[in-house]
Order: sequence, then structure tokens, then C-alpha cells
Amino acid sequence: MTQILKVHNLSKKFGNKQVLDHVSFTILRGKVVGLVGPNGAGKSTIMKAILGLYPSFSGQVVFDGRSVKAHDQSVFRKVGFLIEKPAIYPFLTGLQHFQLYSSNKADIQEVIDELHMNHYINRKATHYSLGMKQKLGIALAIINQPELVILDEPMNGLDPQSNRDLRHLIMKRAKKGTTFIVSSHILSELAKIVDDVILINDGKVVLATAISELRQADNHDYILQTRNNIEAKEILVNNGYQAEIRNGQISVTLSASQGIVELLPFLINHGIAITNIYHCQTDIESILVKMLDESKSEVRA
Ligand SMILES: Nc1ncnc2c1ncn2[C@@H]1O[C@H](COP(=O)(O)OP(=O)(O)OP(=O)(O)O)[C@@H](O)[C@H]1O
Repeated sequence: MTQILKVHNLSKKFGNKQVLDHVSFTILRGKVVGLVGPNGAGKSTIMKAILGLYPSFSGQVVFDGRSVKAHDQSVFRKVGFLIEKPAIYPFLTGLQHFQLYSSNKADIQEVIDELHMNHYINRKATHYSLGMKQKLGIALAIINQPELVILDEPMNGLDPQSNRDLRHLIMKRAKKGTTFIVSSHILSELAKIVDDVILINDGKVVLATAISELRQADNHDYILQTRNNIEAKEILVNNGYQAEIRNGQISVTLSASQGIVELLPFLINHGIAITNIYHCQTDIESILVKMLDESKSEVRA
């Protein structure tokens, strides 16, 4: 898989405030990448720098092999985006927006169908609800077959069905090779679609990894139920296991050198009667929330 975007040592100040501090990451073609982080972390600033929207920044942004210069919006030809509010003219209908922005008429109807916009597409945008406007903004970012689509908080104002439509649309296009950078605070929705995640806090990259790596890293927790939990926990702790009693059960976190294959005979050899054991797989949303919390407390410390 080839690289479509490289951000290297990107730094940005507003006045004296350092908003981005040597941000570096790379994105591969066809990936859906989640940009997550607390309010004010710098996500939108990164997105705008990629689009060449600032008069100045330091560091390097390379899109599709070409360096993006400050105030150089030539990337717009290959990048679709929705940042902050959708750019909508209230007295044009949805369809007129497509006619205005689209260079390829063929894919207009497809995106209208995919986002279920047919019943209001001929109404003037001034009469649209928040979610309708948001969907029009997403649709406008998707048309013209961009190579990269940048969506800042696209789930804002969307109902559950529209969220599902958006997920399908992103996954379908990513399969065909379109790359997506999506920021959202709705981690449960984001977790359903992203391949990679970049965690930003206080203008720095805290973590950039594949979701599959996160799942693996979080793969070592087991819940144990025994005839005598207190005694079992003591034996585990005294023999180098990380174990604690939670909600009347023993929670065991294995280290990289400890395997479940060794844990089970160990318990049996110590006469511990196991009544139940299961692998505790945390969902990605919880992992991301935990990481965000950890990164926030690191900054506070
Ligand atoms: N034009 C600007 N002038 C001055 N400060 C700005 C400007 N744009 C952003 N900032 C500041 O830069 C920091 C990062 O803002 P940014 O919008 O990138 O955060 P974010 O991670 O997208 O936050 P949110 O999740 O709330 O959208 C914030 O402290 C914000 O106040």
C-alpha cells in the first residue's frame, strides 16, 4: 500500500500560543484514519494545514508526492473536505449545489441515494435542518472522486440511520481506494470504521497506530471465578501475576511474557478450583477513552 500523505514536524502558532508541536504521521492510500483528541487538541488545525489553508506553518506536508505550501490550495483538486460548518448557499437547492460544485455529473445521484437525500434535494437549503445541511456538506466533500476526504466531526447532527449511511459510504469508497481522515468525539461511531487512529493531545501526537494493534495490545485481560477468590488472588500476586478482585471476580492482566497456556496449569497446580474463566476483550471505544484520559492526565502532571 502506498503512502498518500506525510506530515512531518508540523508546528503552528497562533500569536504566542503553540497549537501544533512537531506533529508527524503518515497515512496510507485507502485507509480510514481517525483523528481523535480532546477539545482544542489541534485536530482541525492539522486538517486545515493539510489543505493549505494557513498563510504560514513550519514543517512539511506532502500530499500525493507534492509538498503542500502555505496558502496553496491546489490540493483541493484531489481532496474533498468538510471542516467546521458546511459551505452552503441558503437560496440554492441541494441539487443546485451539486450542479455548482460537481465536475462529474455521473456520481451525483449515487451520493444522493447513498445518503437518502432524495426527498429534500430540490428544496432550498435555507429550509434544511442541521442534519440535512450536514449530509449535503458530506456529499459535497465526496463528489468529484477525491483521492483524500477530510471530514471534521461529520457525525454532528446526524440521526442513527444517517450515521449508518455515512459509515457505509465511507467504507464503500475506502474499499475502492479513497483515503479518509475523520475526526469525531463520538468514539463509538468512529471505532466502527477506522483502520488507524491518531491521538492528538495539546498539539502533539500521543499515539499513531493501527486499530488491530490496539486490539492486540489490549488482549491480555482475563476474568476468573474460583471457589476461593481471596486465596487465589493472593497466590497469583505472590507469584508475579497482576491480579485484583473486582466485582467479586478476579481480574488478571497477563504481561507480554505470561500466557494463558501457563496460567491455567499454574492455577490447577496450586489447587485453585476454577469455576469460570473468560477472556475480557475491551471494545475499541473504551480503549480510546482510556488512552485519551491517560494522555490528558500526563499533560496535567
Ligand atoms: N484562528 C485561530 N486563532 C487563534 N487560536 C486558534 C485559531 N484556531 C484554533 N485556535 C486554537 O488552537 C487550538 C486548537 O484548535 P483546534 O480547532 O485545532 O482544536 P480541535 O482539536 O479541532 O478541537 P475541537 O475538538 O474542539 O474541535 C485551540 O486552543 C484553539 O483555541
